[in-house]
Amino acid sequence: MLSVNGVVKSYRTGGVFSRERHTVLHSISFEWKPGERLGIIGESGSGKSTLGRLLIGIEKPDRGSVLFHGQNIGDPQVRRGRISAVFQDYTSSINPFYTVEQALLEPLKQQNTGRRESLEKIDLLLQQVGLEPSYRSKYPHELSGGQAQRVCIARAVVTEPECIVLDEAVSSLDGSVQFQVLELLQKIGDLYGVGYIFITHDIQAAAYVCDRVMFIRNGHIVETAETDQLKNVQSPYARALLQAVTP
Ligand SMILES: Nc1ncnc2c1ncn2[C@@H]1O[C@H](COP(=O)(O)OP(=O)(O)OP(=O)(O)O)[C@@H](O)[C@H]1O
Repeated sequence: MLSVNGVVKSYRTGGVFSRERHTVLHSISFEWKPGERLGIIGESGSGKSTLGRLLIGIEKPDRGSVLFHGQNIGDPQVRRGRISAVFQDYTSSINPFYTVEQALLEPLKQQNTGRRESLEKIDLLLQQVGLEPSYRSKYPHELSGGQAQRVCIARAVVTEPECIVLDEAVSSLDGSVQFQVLELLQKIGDLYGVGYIFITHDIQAAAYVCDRVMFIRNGHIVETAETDQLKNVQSPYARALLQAVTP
């Protein structure tokens, strides 16, 4: 269980000595339950990525808390191996000096998994994400966008976390590759029982992957709906986003 309780986040505006702050998230509260695939949808600048960084504990809220099974997600011990992330920019997400195998071994080393077990896991995982065994020795610059994002997904799942936070994970990919990666997420979710928090501006991608979606606007949650009830959303914002993609 991940619980977000009255989270407020602001950033300084103006120069280093400025006292002015811009509030990006206003008292955000919600819960994510294990196994759930929750979408967070919003337009550019709505605060989605900021929320994503708070959810994986790499930024701290000004007020409120993000708790993973009751413990502060900001503590690396609490999140290690249990929550992971996939970002939009797959090229800079993988260390350019690491082969695919090294990139996948790294999180396993942090968990003190033995080398033989790790290599067996990597073999299976590469197969599951649709990459030939020969990809083990490839460097990021030798991969296409779709292949690199498959490696990022494999790396996010290798420690068998409870939750993967995906921030615009398919947005930089071409149409058909986007769809393949969305299908892969479905498959990996089913195989590993891992839950997702899928952050995106793309309501169709969210509806494809998620059971429930939350609409965020100007740092406020405006509505939450089960995916199969999306056509019944009430708020003008959610309706407008939905109408933009339905004929
Ligand atoms: N580190 C930061 N310092 C200052 N301002 C920031 C920082 N991160 C985000 N912001 C500001 O917070 C607001 C929300 O940004 P955020 O990236 O969270 O939105 P978003 O919904 O993910 O948008 P996009 O999809 O365009 O990335 C923006 O006005 C942005 O300029």
